Amino acid sequence: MTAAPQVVVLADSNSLAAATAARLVTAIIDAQAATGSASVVLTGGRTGTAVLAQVLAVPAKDAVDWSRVDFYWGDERFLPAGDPDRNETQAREAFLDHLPVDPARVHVMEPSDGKFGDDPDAAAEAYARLLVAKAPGEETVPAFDVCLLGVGEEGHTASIFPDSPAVHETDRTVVAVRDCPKPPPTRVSLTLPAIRRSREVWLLTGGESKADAVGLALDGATEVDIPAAGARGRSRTVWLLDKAAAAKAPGTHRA
Ligand SMILES: O=C1O[C@H](COP(=O)(O)O)[C@@H](O)[C@H](O)[C@H]1O
Repeated sequence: MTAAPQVVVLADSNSLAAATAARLVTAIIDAQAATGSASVVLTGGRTGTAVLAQVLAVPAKDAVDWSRVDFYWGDERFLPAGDPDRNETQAREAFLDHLPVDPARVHVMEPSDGKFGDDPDAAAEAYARLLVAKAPGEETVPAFDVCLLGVGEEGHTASIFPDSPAVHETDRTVVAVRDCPKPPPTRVSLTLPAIRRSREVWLLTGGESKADAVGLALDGATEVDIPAAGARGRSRTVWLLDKAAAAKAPGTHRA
């Protein structure tokens, strides 16, 4: 069972990043109060990275015990370690390097020059094994407190592109993705069944170029056509948008 989407619209990209960062800090504080720790799936992309950078400006960030947050990634561009286009590199520069996180709780997807070499399938399988190790009981994926996701112009989320093998995956939790229409062509991604294990899924996007995909996703498009439409959390699914991205979304309200 997953939650139907809610939509929150902010005035512009700066407000979107600031408001989402504040929500994220609150969600982490709430999770730590309830269970002692928190888990967050990070996203790459312009909006996602802007949100992470804004976390540093949230006063309540000092109420978080950053050493008790597990960080995962929804997808990764399969590039050498430290490449500026890796989602990991961008997240580290935007916020992880500036917070007292526990390095052992920063769970990166392997780079293309990592221990599996240039083999994205091996990197995907390793990440799937990591998720099993972190999941409770017989589960294969942790119940992430918050899964942050971006949305592409054509409706991709994580690195799940329309009508690609990844969007048809029903069994595996992490897959290698090849021949992506958006560079770089090779990536590693959580699948939709893995994303749907999250307690909360937050889809973040801004700008006019995303309005068609957002409108279609919220108006009943299939996940095969618009993969972001299939990204839902068990307790909450929230689309956090700026006005431009929300222009074609049905039933929106201002934050
Ligand atoms: O390539 C990717 O793009 C999406 C969206 O990025 P944006 O710059 O259009 O916001 C992102 O969600 C994904 O993690 C990333 O690998």
